[in-house]
Amino acid sequence: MLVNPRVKICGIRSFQDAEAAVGAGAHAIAFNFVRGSRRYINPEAAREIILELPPFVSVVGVFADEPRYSVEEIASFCRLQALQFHGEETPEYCRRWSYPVIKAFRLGDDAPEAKKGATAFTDWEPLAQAAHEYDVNAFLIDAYCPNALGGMGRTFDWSKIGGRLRRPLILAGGLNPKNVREAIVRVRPFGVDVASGVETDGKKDPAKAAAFVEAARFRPGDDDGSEALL
Ligand SMILES: O=C(O)c1ccccc1N[C@@H]1O[C@H](COP(=O)(O)O)[C@@H](O)[C@H]1O
Repeated sequence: MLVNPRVKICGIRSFQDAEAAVGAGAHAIAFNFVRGSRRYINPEAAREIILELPPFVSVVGVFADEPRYSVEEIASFCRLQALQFHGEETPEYCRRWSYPVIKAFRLGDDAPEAKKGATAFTDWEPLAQAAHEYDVNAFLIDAYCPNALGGMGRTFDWSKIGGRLRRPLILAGGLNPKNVREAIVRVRPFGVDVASGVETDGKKDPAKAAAFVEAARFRPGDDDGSEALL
């Protein structure tokens, strides 16, 4: 049965961004602590925004190959409620956290040949095999980008997704108000995640965010009986 996919809006960098995402009805918002990435926010600025948030909005921190002690410090300081690991974090690294963990994998025709420990793949089967080693709370499947770990507004071929993983699937990569509905009906993810597709001039656009959340809502008649990748 198709249920309302959860919506996460990623790359919050100001109070205005947070207002746009929360006002649109996003279930979760994410702060990007990936050093050198274009949506990076320092923990002090993130904490100021987070302390002003209303209840009932999950707060996620995005990291990539960050030392464990640093993630612990930032998560506690910013009162994060879930962690998203977007680098080449190992199954061992992703264990024993006091927070729900989302592990990101990336799919793309131009992904490099997968070596041991890879988290970017050209095809579904090797990705699914790698993901099977991770005891996490959800998997985020994003588009592979050769020059960035994510956040580039690039889609991937959703038909590459070949079935369920051991944990719920969150779809990301180039989603926007115009394509998210098709993505949801075709992939049936547990959740969808967006950064670029709800921005104008690098800032979260309230109208685009609202349109995205609305487009992601389940509608009568959507349910063709196929199983969601919960
Ligand atoms: O958003 C970023 O700048 C970013 C940088 C490094 C790692 C992950 C990042 N964001 C994640 O990428 C997806 C897809 O972004 P987009 O919608 O294609 O712009 C986003 O949902 C974040 O989880």
